[in-house]
Amino acid sequence: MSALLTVSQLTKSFGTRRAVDGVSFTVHRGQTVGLLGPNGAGKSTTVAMICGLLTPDSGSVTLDGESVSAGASAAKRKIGFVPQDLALYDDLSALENLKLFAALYGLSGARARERAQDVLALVNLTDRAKDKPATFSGGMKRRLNIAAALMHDPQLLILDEPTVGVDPQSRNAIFETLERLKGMGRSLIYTSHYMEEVERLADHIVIIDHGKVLADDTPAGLFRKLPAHAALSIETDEPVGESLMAAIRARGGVTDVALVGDGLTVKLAQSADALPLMTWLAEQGVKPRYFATARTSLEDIFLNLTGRTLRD
Ligand SMILES: Nc1ncnc2c1ncn2[C@@H]1O[C@H](COP(=O)(O)OP(=O)(O)OP(=O)(O)O)[C@@H](O)[C@H]1O
Repeated sequence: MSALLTVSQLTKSFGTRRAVDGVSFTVHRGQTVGLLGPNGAGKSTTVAMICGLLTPDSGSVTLDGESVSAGASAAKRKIGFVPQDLALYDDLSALENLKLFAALYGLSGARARERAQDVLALVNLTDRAKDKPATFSGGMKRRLNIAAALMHDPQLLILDEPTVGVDPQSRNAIFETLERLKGMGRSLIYTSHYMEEVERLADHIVIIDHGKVLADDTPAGLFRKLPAHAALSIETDEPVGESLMAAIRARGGVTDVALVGDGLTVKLAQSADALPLMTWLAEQGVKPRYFATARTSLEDIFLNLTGRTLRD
């Protein structure tokens, strides 16, 4: 895969606050990069600089080998940006809104109409083309916003927290649109503070906090860095004694064990260790009332990297 976007040592301060502090990462062609971090981490400031909407104090952004600067640049036209705040005109129909965006990029007439039909189909809003966004749900408005950002057929689509404030069904519809775009070979940057969203979409994850990159890896690579990959929770009728706890701790593949509520949680190096452990526990006379395994989440990864939870 060749590099489409190269972000190098971006820095931006607001007064004395350094919002972005030396951020570097690369987006390859066809890749979806998840920019993950808690509120205030510097994600919006970073993507605003990538789009050329904000001038960095230092550092550079190049797309297809060309610099993306705050002024007009050819590289900027290759980017579609879906901001956090909706940018739609309530008095115009969905189709008219799209034509307006087309005009901003010099598209008009039959070409603009054709393109509008294509993007409306992509976001599943074809049957609502003549309706005004005022009659749309929050999720539909966001999908129209995505359609608007796609009117000029950009190579890279950047979405800043596109699911904030939408219900789970609409969230799914947004994901289906983005998965379709991925299938078409488009490159995406997706910012979020929801690890499960980034995990579902991204080929590569950049974790950012306090304006700095904490990790830049594939989802599998991030999971590999963790001491445990899975957790087994077991509820028991009889309390688990100290000697049994010590025996569990001594077993291969167990990285941690703790008494929790009416049972215990065992952290395992691999999910495959769960079944032999359950069999062995049964042989020791442990009768589980309930048990469940959970995969390590990005929440755990963030905790492991920073010692803090994602949303504190
Ligand atoms: N225009 C501005 N003026 C002053 N401070 C700003 C400005 N924009 C952002 N900041 C500050 O910069 C830091 C990073 O903000 P940014 O919006 O980039 O974070 P974020 O990760 O996108 O968070 P969120 O998800 O809440 O938008 C925050 O401390 C924020 O208060």
